[in-house]
Amino acid sequence: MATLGGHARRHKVAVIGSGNWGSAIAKIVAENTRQNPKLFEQDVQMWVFEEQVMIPKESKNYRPGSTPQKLTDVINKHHENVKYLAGIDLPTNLIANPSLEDSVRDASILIFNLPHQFIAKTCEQLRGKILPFARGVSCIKGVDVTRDEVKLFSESIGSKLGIYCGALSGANIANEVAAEKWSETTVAYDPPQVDSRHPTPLGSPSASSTNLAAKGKTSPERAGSIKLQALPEGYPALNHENMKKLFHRPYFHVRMTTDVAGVSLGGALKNVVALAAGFVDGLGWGDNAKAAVMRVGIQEQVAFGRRFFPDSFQTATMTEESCGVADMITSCSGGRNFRCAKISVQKGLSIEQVEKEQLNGQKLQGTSTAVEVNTFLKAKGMEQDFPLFTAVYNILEGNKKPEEIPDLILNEEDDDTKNIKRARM
Ligand SMILES: NC(=O)c1ccc[n+]([C@@H]2O[C@H](COP(=O)([O-])OP(=O)(O)OC[C@H]3O[C@@H](n4cnc5c(N)ncnc54)[C@H](O)[C@@H]3O)[C@@H](O)[C@H]2O)c1
Ligand SMILES: O=P(O)(O)OC[C@H](O)CO
Repeated sequence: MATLGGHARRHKVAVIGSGNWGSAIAKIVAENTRQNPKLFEQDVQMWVFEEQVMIPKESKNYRPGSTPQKLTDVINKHHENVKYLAGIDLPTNLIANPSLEDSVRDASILIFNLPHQFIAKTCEQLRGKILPFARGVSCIKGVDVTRDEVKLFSESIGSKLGIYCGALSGANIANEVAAEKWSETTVAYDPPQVDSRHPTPLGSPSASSTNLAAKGKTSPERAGSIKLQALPEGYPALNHENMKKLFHRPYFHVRMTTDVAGVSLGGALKNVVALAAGFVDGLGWGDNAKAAVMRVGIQEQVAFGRRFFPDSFQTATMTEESCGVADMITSCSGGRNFRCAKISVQKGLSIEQVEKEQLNGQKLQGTSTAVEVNTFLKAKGMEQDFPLFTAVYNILEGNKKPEEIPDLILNEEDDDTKNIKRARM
């Protein structure tokens, strides 16, 4: 068999989602598959939740008198996602596909990039339709809460589909990344070694497998019954070097890590904090107030990771990587959660109303994450241990006012003595 740079096969990549960030990441990935033809098939499929759109006047593809068209047709004809990433040229090897099943056919790398509320249903539809040895990367910023259990979306996707799934998150406002303004991101990828002494024949569903929990990658409860299948012979290894080649661009610098929990929680929880930053900014309280909210927010992120993901979460990820403090700063400066919370206070509107009026179909993630995190903390009897997360929830519910944030997060016990003790730990 002819080999491609020593490999009989190349990875086929599918992006599941085509919103603001979904389209920006799909652009990056398609640029990189083109640039690395020995590793990846050039064409990238992007699943689009189909809808009818009008090409807006601001688009260079606008024609007077045009009628509503399918979003997939517009993307494939004009190479622009006119609804969710208007004004950005998409690579011609990025193919918009309205069929979820067809978009993932034969894909060995699945990139999940949807608002988190749509993941469960999407995974249900994908079950049994993907390659059993596929690997995933979740770009989703949210956590998956069911009653008193909290999971990372990488874990939920992994256990629902029986695959390994890593995570990508960083200080990445999609429009800036898509415009190729420089930024950094963090990719967490740490699959257990799979026994390759019995390689899987290509096309055969029977594969050597290993158990994530047995390999110490996560606790048995979290791993569920995932049996990881080996990548069949012939495919390029999916190690950090090759994963980086899929995402790194001159304008999008990737740092690789193994801390999937840190990367995922940084992205999910900062959305709740960004709402609080928007509330205090909407009151006209200035940068010092925003910085105070961020300080407490980072503390609560770290406490959440240590308490609920003790086997894997690394505090340093929050302080040293783009997915931590850097994303907190960017999100509390210009993110959608921040902006909508600010407008809601300034105009006295509900945040849902602002989301509808301002975002043209894009979805806030902080509002539902605040409720989900609160559901979990309440079930654990731990609301008072996370006063900022709890305050945001209560403001959203109308139980408290943004003006009360300083008092709500003032912890009388958190005095200097306690801080000194913490520093010595
Ligand atoms: N936008 C950003 O700047 C940004 C940056 C980094 C990370 N993220 C994260 O990326 C994830 C995806 O966000 P996004 O910005 O791409 O989405 P978005 O906010 O643009 O949401 C719109 C998308 O949701 C889809 N959608 C609507 N109804 C649906 C349904 N019923 N089923 C499936 N899909 C449906 C739409 O088709 C569209 O693709 C989120 O978790 C977000 O927090 C966003
Ligand atoms: O616009 P937001 O608030 O969803 O945040 C966007 C990105 O997550 C910033 O990194």
